[in-house]
Amino acid sequence: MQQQMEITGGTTHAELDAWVKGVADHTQPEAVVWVTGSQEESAQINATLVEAGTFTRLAEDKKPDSYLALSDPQDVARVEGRTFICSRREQDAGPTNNWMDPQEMKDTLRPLFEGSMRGRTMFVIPFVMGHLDAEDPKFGVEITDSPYVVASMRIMARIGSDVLARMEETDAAYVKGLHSVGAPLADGEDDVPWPCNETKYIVHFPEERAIWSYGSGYGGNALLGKKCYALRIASVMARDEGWLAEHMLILKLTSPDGEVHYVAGAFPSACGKTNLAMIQPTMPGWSAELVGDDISWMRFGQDGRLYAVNPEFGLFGVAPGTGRGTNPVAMDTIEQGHSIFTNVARTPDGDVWWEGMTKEEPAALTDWHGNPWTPGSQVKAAHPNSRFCTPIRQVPTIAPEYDDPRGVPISAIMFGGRRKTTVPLVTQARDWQHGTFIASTLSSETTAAATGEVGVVRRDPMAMLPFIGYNASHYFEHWLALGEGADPDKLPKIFLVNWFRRDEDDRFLWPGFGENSRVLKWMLDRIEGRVGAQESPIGLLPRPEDLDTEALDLSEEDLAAALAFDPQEWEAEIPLIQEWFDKFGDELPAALREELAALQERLAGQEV
Ligand SMILES: Nc1nc2c(ncn2[C@@H]2O[C@H](COP(=O)(O)OP(=O)(O)OP(=O)(O)O)[C@@H](O)[C@H]2O)c(=O)[nH]1
Ligand SMILES: O=C([O-])CC(=O)C(=O)O
Ligand SMILES: [Mn+2]
Repeated sequence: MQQQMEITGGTTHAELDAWVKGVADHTQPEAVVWVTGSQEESAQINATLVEAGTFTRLAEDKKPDSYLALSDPQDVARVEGRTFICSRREQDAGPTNNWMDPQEMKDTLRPLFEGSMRGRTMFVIPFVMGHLDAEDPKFGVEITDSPYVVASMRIMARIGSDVLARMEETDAAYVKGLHSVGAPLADGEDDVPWPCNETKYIVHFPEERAIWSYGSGYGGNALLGKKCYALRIASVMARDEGWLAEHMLILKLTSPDGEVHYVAGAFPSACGKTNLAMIQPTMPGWSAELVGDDISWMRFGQDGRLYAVNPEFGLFGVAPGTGRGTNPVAMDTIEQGHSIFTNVARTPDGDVWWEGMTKEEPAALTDWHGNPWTPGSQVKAAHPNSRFCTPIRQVPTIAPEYDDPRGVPISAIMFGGRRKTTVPLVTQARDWQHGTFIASTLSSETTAAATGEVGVVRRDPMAMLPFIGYNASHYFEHWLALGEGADPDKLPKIFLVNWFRRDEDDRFLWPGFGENSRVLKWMLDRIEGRVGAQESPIGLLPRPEDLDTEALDLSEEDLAAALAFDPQEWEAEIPLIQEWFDKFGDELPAALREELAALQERLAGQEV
């Protein structure tokens, strides 16, 4: 039955060659294509996707060289319940991850992958996360039967022949990413625009540095360089090699005097990383440039400072809420085209639209289900987790350093989440250990970026809950140990922020977006010792007069309420933190329990 497989390309990397052949034997694709990354290849893949109905080409005068993809309505976000860390020992996955014995998992998955690529082309994508000229380049190869994944990976990572050539020269080790949408085609069977499978598995084998992803074609489930490699697998590499792989944006800030600082910021999915990375400061003379919007790999340099690189090459940003009023830089970025839009609405003239792009809703659209939509419609035109996928070089505010393999020295690290109450606009940690405590208890309301209920407060340590590839207790230990081994004067200062606090009427107290630059300025002034702060049980807080509020359109009451520390709200928070820490039992680092006890004591001391 099986015809001769057509193979385009190949490799002299013997071990890679053997792996690819083994996968092809098992998954039985019609053809194998080694992805080169060339323009012609890209044009061909896009044409295939248009023909298959996965892509609709947008109007050239609106979004040049750009496409709309509408996914299966069941395949719209990361699936945390189906995501596994299959370390050899269960204890090494820890209490925050789903675990299964690696052998058992492979026995479960092998039958699913058997013949899973029938009737499809298997693509082999060589890629590198970070720079090809890094001291220790981090290679990967993704095998996938999804041309949508190939088109997206081409934007999101440095891929193709140059990478493969370097891997061959050095016989490089690499992360093995295997992905199938799990929708084999029988002879003559028609394909659907978005093939996927109801059964989904997003599986990581950390010791083997391998990822097996089955059944989903969507974003973080399928573009394996991103969350699966650059966070889950890389966090394990980082633990072993003494660095950090974090869910953080990287931003360059220049003051009116020309003083430059780089800051990093961890916020859970759909909580403001991309927006902050593209911030347009509202204070005159300040400028901000983007280095990274989602992932930061950080290691100490020769000079004792912590250096960050953005391992990605593109942006996979949340579409809804992105508009000229909130994020003009993102709008200027996508306007240039060369982008893929997934699950947004289409305008009659071949452009895209989503909630929050414009104040006025267009009179008529095709919604993300492909149905006609009008402003009276009861459903959203775009899915809340719809995304734009765009080359990073198109960002008008890109800092040239984004492409420097050495990275940038970090002055401050922010942690933030979505909290309607309790968490003030900004708090400075006393030191690295206190900052690690704050980060380890970070909390946020859930969003549409993962399937499940939205708006529920959960602990999301370092904004890494779904992405720590090993035992979270050990991860906290790693954070503490890196701080202990460093020169305290050179360590980044740590801050907790919350742009999302609300009043009784559910209105945001703080205007956010560009105005967040005022908070950034306070942080830098703290670092440079130029501004005061008041002690509080939870950390150092600005007084209203410490913030630069020149020309800020905000009432004194709202500003005070945004900045306020409320002892009662924090009393209510303590049992939640305790419950969270209890999850880890004896494995929780003692330093974090001590920090909690100290916080309780300080809170108790407040009471009269
Ligand atoms: N109120 C308010 N909303 C914000 C602010 N910053 C971002 N948002 C909204 O939060 C949502 C998510 O923002 P993003 O910047 O895309 O979040 P992200 O952290 O990059 O999300 P992922 O890409 O999923 O990791 C968007 O709808 C934004 O409009 C802010 O300062 N204030
Ligand atoms: O991974 C994804 O699908 C999208 C993303 O960036 C996130 O959820 O944080
Ligand atoms: Mn983002």
